[in-house]
Amino acid sequence: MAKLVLIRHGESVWNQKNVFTGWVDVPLSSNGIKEALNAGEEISATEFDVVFTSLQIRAIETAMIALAQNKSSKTPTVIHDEGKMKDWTTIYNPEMEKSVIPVYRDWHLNERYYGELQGKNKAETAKEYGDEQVHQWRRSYDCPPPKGECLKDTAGRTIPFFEESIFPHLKAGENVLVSAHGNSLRSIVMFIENLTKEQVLGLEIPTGKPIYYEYKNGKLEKENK
Ligand SMILES: O=C(O)[C@H](O)COP(=O)(O)O
Repeated sequence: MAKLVLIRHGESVWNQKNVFTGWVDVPLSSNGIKEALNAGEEISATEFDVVFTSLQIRAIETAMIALAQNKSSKTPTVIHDEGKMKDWTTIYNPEMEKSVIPVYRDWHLNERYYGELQGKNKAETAKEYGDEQVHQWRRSYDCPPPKGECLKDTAGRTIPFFEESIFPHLKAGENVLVSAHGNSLRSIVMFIENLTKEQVLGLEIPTGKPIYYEYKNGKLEKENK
């Protein structure tokens, strides 16, 4: 039975300051590092076969910090797709490939692009435009923030990636870890759990808390821990 664990990165420096982040590449705060360590302890018994992250450092840091405590004897290793750059595994000894957990980074898992809101304080933006407008920008399915993506747009890139690149690993019986973002994960959870537009309005994904699914009988089922 394959396992899928989704994790939103730990608190970032801008989460702490309540600033819209989107595609700005902000690292974890010290609290976010602690959250990643705690999440790592929680998932330490699951031996992952493959890891996916966005291209953003907060998601990559979270996956790597969490995996540092993994009981698996394998080493998480970023797979470079530049072609020209050989992996450290194959340069030294091709056999070493067997002792790594491949970590694939892909822009399709990036946070929702927040357009003109990126870099603005969330509370101040709510004062300027009103709570309801900002709530729509932050949580609705199809109301995009100025020059940014709505959740539907984000789903347009995350779901094909999930279906084409992640799902085949689960079908093959592999345990998969996905480290991504509040909204890129909201779109994936919406898809897996078949949520409606109304239900997704209330869906919040906290930082650094793993979400568990099991792939059985051709379906992903949520595991409540
Ligand atoms: O991009 C951001 O600012 C956050 O990671 C998610 O923001 P949200 O809670 O406003 O969706």
